[in-house]
Order: sequence, then C-alpha cells, then structure tokens
Amino acid sequence: MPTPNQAQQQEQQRVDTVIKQVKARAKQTDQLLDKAHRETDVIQKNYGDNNSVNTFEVDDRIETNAELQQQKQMVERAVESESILTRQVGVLKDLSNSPYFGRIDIQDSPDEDAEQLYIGTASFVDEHQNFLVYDWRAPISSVYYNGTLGEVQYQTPAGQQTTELTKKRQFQIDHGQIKNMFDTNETVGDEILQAVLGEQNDAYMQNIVATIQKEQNDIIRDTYSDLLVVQGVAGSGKTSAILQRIAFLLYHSRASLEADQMVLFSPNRLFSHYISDVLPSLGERNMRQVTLAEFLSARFQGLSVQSLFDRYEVDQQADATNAAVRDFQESAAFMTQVDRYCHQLPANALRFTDIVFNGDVFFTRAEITAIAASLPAAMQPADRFLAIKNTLIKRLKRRIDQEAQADWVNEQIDQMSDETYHDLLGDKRRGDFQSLDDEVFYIGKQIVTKRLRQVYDAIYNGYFLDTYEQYNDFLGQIDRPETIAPATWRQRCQQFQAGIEYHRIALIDCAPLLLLRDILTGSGENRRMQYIFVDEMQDYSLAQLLYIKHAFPLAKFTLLGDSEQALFKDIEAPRQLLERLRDAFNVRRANLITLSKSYRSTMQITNFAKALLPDGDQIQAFTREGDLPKVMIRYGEDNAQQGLLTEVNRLLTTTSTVAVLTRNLAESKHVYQFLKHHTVTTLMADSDRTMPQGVIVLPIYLAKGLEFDAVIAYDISATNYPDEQSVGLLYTIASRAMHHLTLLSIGDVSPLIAKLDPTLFTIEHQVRV
Ligand SMILES: Nc1ncnc2c1ncn2[C@@H]1O[C@H](COP(=O)(O)OP(=O)(O)OP(=O)(O)O)[C@@H](O)[C@H]1O
Repeated sequence: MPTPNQAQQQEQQRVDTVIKQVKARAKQTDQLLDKAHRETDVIQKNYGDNNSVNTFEVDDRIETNAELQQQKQMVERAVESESILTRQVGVLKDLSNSPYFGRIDIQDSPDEDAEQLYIGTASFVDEHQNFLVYDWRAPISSVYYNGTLGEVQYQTPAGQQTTELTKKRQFQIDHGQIKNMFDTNETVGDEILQAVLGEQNDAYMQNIVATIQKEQNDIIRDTYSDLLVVQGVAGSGKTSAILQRIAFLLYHSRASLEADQMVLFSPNRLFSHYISDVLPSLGERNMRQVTLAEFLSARFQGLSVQSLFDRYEVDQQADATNAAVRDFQESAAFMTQVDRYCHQLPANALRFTDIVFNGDVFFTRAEITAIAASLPAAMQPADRFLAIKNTLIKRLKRRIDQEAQADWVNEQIDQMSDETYHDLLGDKRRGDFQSLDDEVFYIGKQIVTKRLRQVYDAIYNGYFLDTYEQYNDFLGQIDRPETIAPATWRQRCQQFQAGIEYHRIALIDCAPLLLLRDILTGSGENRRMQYIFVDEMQDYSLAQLLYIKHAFPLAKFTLLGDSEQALFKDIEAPRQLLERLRDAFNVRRANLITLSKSYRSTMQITNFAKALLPDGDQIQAFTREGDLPKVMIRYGEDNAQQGLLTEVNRLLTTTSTVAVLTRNLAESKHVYQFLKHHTVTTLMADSDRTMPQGVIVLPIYLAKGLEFDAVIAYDISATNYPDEQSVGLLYTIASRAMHHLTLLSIGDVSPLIAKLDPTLFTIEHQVRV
C-alpha cells in the first residue's frame, strides 16, 4: 500500500502526463482553428463582394441569387466549424488547468483487475482511443456521484449495469497541481465541499460539477419525467442543479437538442447575468433566459404590463377582498373557465372590430361577423378563426384585382422608372406574360398589394378580433365564487377596462387574457421548445404556469422553488403542490424531489434563518463555521445610519461585496441617499444586468436567487416586520448571506426575531439616554 504521500506523487505524475497530452492536442486544435478562421475570412469576403454586384439586369440577378444562397450556406458552415473548434480550444484549456476532479475504481467481476476511471468536465481520449478522462455526464460517471463503495448500478443506453466500486477519490487540481486529494466512501465527501464553499463569492455563479450531491444528481439526471418539481430550502443548490441538468441534457441528446430549445424563466435580470457563466464553464452554450415580465411584455406589444415588482410595491397591504379576487384570477379554475368560454362561444358573440385603412373602414365588423356566422357551428375556435382569415384574404385579393386597373394605378405605372418596374416584376421576366396588358395588370396588382400591405397584415395577425373586448365579455359572464361580492367584481371589470384605455394591464389579467387570445385565434404556441425551467416558481401563480405550459405544449417542465421564500403568497406543502400541478398540467410522469440541506451559508447563518420559520426544523445546515449573525439596535434615524456606515466599513475590510437589503424600493433609495455620501455605493434597479463589487443596495425581490459575501438587513424593526406575514421576506433576506449577516433595527426589533433563541445571534444594543 503506498503512503498518502506516495499516492499523491503517483497521482501528480498522472496529472502531469495527461496535461502534457491535453496541451499537445490544444496546440493542434489552435492551428486548426487558425486555419478555419482564415477560411471563414476568405469565404466571407467573397460573399461580401458578390453581394454587392450590380443586380440591375434581371437575368443577372436571378443567377446571382442562387449563387449567393450557396455562398451564404458556405459562410454558415465555415462559421459553425469555427465555433466548434473555438469550443474545443476552450474545453482543452480548462482541462489543462484541471483535467479531472474524481477517480473511481470499478471491478466488473472478481477475476478481472479493477479499472481506474478519471472524471472531469469533458472527455479526453488519447490517440489510441483510451479514455484518459471521462465526461462527468457519461453513464459510468453517475457511480461517482451516487454510489458508496460496494456493489453499484448505473444506467446505460443498453439498460442497467452492475459493478463493484472499490475506490472513490476526489481531487482539487489547480494550475496542474493537486491541491487536495481524499479517498471517500460517501457520495462526495465534505472536505472538498468545505473548501469550495468557504471561498469568497465573485460576480458569477460557479459550476458545482466536482461536488454534486446525491439528491442534486437525481435532479440532474432525470430524463424520465414530463414534470419535475424540485422543492428545496434556500441555498440547497436548486439553481446550480438545473444548470448542471441543462448541461447533462445537452450531452445526452446532442443530436436532437439545441441549447436554444430550452428556456429558463429567471426571477430577474441580475440573476440571468449572475448565472451566465456556468454553462460555458462546462463547455456548453447557454440556454435562453427570460423573466416573466419580459415574456409577457413581448406578447402584449403596445401595453405596459405590470411586473410582479410593480405590484408588490403598490400593494404590500392587499386587503381581504383584493386577496379573494387575486386568488380566483390566479387559480387553475379561472383558466379552465377561459378555456370553456372560448370553446362554447357562438360566432355571433365574437367581438370583431372594423379593419381600417387610411382612416376608412376596409372590412366592416358586420361583414366579418357574417363570415363567422356562415361557418359550421361545431368548428373548433382556431379552425373557425383560420377560415375567417382565409375568407378575408380572398376578399382582399379580389379587391386588389379590381383596384389594379384603377386610374391612379395606371398613372403610377406610366411615370415609373425602369428600375422600380423591374423591382415590381420580382422573379418574373417580361416574356412570362401572354400580353402587355397582362404584364401591366400584374404590375398594377403589385402596386395595390404593396399599398394594402397594412390590411393584409391586420388580417394575417388577427387584429380584427378585439381580444380586450372579448376578455371583458368573458369577465362579465364569469362563474364567481361566493367570496367575491358582485360589486367587487364589477369594480374589477371596470379596473381592467380603464387600464386598457391607458394602455396598461394588471398582472392577474395577463395569463387568462393570453390564453383566451391564443385559443380563439389559434396562435401563441411554440412547438420547438423541448425543455422549460422555472426558477423561483413560488412567485408564479398557477394560472401563469398553466399559460406557460400552453405556450410550450411539447416541452418537458422542471419547476424549482422554495415555498418558504414566497414573497407574494402563502406557503404550501411540497407534496400538495405537486398533486395540484400534476392535475393542472395533466401529465402522467411527474416527479418531486426535495432538498433540505443548505450549502450557501455558514452553519450559524443557516441556523438563524431556519429558526425564523415555523417548520424550519427540516432544514439542515452544512457544517461550515462562521460568526454568529449580529443584531444591531439603534434608536433614531441618525444613529441607525451611523451604525450602518460603521458596519459597512467593518465588513468591507474582509469581503468584496456587502449587500444592504431592504423591504422595498423606497427604503433602498433612502439608504442609498445616505450611503453614497460616505462610500462608493450602487443602487440596483430592476433593469440592471450586472452587479458591481463594493456596497450595493437593493430591495429583497431584486436579490432573489442571488447570494452575497455579506448581507446587512436594513431596519428589521417591529414596525417594518410586524408579524407572521413578513416571515418569508426575512427568511429570504437572511438566506442570501454566505459568510456574514448583520440585521439592523431602528427601534424595537421585529417580534419574529425577538422570540428567537438568543444563542443564535449576538446583539449590539445602543444604550438609550
Ligand atoms: N453540490 C454543491 N457543491 C458546491 N457548492 C454547492 C453545491 N450545491 C450548492 N452549492 C452552492 O450553494 C449556493 C446556493 O446554491 P443555489 O443558488 O443553486 O441554491 P438555490 O437552492 O437555488 O438557492 P435559493 O433558493 O436560496 O436562491 C451556491 O453558492 C452554490 O454554488
């Protein structure tokens, strides 16, 4: 048996050999990349030159078009191969720094020798086809994350395999040197995790490939479920796990899945930026990212859509009637009512609007209604809409034919330059027509078609259905629960109408209105997307989730959240949530995974945060030591601000980012106004995409999903956090801190903190004079 020192020396020798080969490969790939780059340049230049040839003569133009198409494809191919090589260079560069992080020794049968396999972020195969490094996503690599020593199973495309795991070793390798090395019997031992988690945060989230935990691995490798719901406590690695999952899925379905066929709904733009480096660090392209506000705004062009944050800012104190209306409009039952309404709607109840051109009515509402009424009553709404569109387009074409011979058209043709005439001929040639009259008629039609383009677009885009009026009609006939009085509901309907007049729409109307529009017009579905991920799902209503499901009908869903961090609604038990979602989503293969260990914060911070929750006992802290959270009590605004400044300066001596988190935007602005005069401070806004270092001030909802070295919760007084309603907020704030947490109270501290076990924090009390 080699001594630990000898073992490390042997491993280092292997690292050296592998890195040497990786570097040699990197050099070759670099040369290939250079060559590919030169080729792309030449092709692009050629394409550019040809693109600007004189295309006045029609015949020339047609030929040039075909040639250009071919060249365009060549450019695309060249760019594609260049980008593959660039990716390879990046992967090899990473491997030459740290070629692997794990080793497993497996023995398929007692009479065979154990095989040693090394696991890293990407495979590396030498020229004799030996795998010097296995990709972490290869089937055999799951043994590293899942298995303890002894008999282990792993899935392969050919079915389940069994082997004997005789050794598991973890490495931390940096700049080609083994920094740490451990043999472990556990999934992934704590030593390396300790080291990784103890590091300071920087502006980007890191991948967790070397230290994925067993339950996280289950999330990452689930290829079975149509609906995967992950409920995990704050800091349990939900976001990390989905990003690893995306990389895993891309590897497993290389041939059929592209990164842009996956969409991640993220809580805010800062978050999108924060996680943007994880997939590239795993050698993969980023998926698409969108916030709910962006997704909705894109579908309501011309309207200003209320964001969750706007709503939170205006109605932190929603009263009971409002809450009942909101619960109703955000429920699955409401969406079912939309669906039923649309499918039962008779043609004469469709709210059409005139199609207007240049101030005159082109197709009247009555004409459109008559078309609708002439169609079979049993038609599906989308088919009916399509049939109406087709009839209108036919009628438009007839009007174009009539108009093509009008005097104004003939006049235009007479005065037209040769060049414009040729342009209007398009792909046709002069000899294509039987007579000159035919040719002139053709040109005339082109002129009128161009002129009436707007009408065509209005028909094509279905603008002749007034979806706002229709939704209003829907609201008017709704089956209301008894908790909502008729007058309250009438007021709600008026509020919707008034909003539309001012080009505004409230968040609760968005999902149902979009569903109504999509069903009636047969639009809005994206069938290309294969996977949808929703992070911080507790901030989405069921109606919104159902609309997202409707918009991406062929996608599999992964929803992640922590109902304890619900800033905008009540907490719900995970199992119950899954049942509700499974029913609403109507899927067969649904799976729930819960994560209860929190990795982000020190044990002291996690213990403090979990004590805030009524059922926090289920949360396990990861054993990483740090200072106790500090509660500072100050009396009066001036004292509080001085206290804040002292604390900020103290924290800045050891950490690079200090986040001051407030309850809302007004408070953030207030804190910023003070701090900016004393230290470099940034006030973060909803539109920000990047996060600077130093002191940053932001309301908690903008800090969702983020983490900071040090957090100061500003004003956790009894006035600001008076009761149980604020638990989610305080818990979310406290759980953003990785290493240091300070809570500053102006006046008496919130009862939520006053009732805690006093050994969970230190207290710094200003003496009242
Ligand atoms: N297996 C792991 N190895 C190393 N670090 C981990 C692991 N799991 C989680 N972490 C770290 O813990 C922190 C929290 O992870 P992450 O942000 O993914 O959690 P989350 O569950 O999405 O949190 P929240 O709901 O509070 O936003 C991150 O810094 C992440 O890198």
